[in-house]
Amino acid sequence: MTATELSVDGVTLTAGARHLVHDVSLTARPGETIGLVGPNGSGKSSLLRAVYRVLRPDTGHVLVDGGDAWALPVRQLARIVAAVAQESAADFDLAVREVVAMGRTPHKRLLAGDTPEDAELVDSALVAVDAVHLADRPFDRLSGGERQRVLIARALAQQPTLLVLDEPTNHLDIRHQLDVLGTLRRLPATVLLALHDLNLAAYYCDRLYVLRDGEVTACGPPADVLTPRLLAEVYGVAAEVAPHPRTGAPQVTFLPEEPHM
Ligand SMILES: Nc1ncnc2c1ncn2[C@@H]1O[C@H](COP(=O)(O)OP(=O)(O)OP(=O)(O)O)[C@@H](O)[C@H]1O
Repeated sequence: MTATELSVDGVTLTAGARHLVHDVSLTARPGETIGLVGPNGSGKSSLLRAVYRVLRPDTGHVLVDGGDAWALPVRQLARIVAAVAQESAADFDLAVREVVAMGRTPHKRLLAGDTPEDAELVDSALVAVDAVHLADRPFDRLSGGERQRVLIARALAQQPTLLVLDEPTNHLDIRHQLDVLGTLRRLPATVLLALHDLNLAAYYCDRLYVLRDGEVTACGPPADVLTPRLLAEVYGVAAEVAPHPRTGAPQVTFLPEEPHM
């Protein structure tokens, strides 16, 4: 599995007269883990949807390895890009293993059965998200966090060279948050993910893009981007930021206005 170079070039997305994202450019070099952060409604999900080809840009381009993602045949794009959306309409009447096996579809010929290699990739994806024990359970009876892990496993089984994830840690307990982000980080693929937890973003991402009102307001390595000034401007919160003594990653401590009782 190699990694894809992603280049979002001057993308504007609109819904009716409304700008969801305005003139956003972003690059992810092969193998980088890029975090999108920003307040609610700042355009993170919309931008990700343009990358995994659900929301067509009004202007600008999404390039994967130099080719226009919106011009590639769907099947070819699916061999490059896997997505985990924020709220998936995935009420599949399928067992967990079958849901994960759907990730293999872009690599198979029409109506071809599972090869031993497909089965192995499904198994290792289930291991990666700690879902082996769920393999035979109906997907639609899982908890929120279990479902999220299965959808991540499906994306892993797809063996993408670019993985796009919208809040992948949503619903996950802290152990699974760390495991999933660690797994994503170790993949040879390029990873673009939206995250709300700034400390996790600081630890796991090579670079961050901060969105505000649909525009990029800052980008760079977490230590350069996550400053008290930026956090005050973008989120309107007071915070201290210092490198963690053990991990070296910038650690944000929020300072709520109300004193702790
Ligand atoms: N189809 C749509 N029609 C109209 N407005 C939309 C549409 N989709 C999104 N929006 C609006 O566009 C803005 C950006 O939404 P988006 O979901 O991209 O934000 P986000 O940064 O992912 O937010 P969150 O952190 O809450 O997930 C929001 O104000 C949202 O209400």
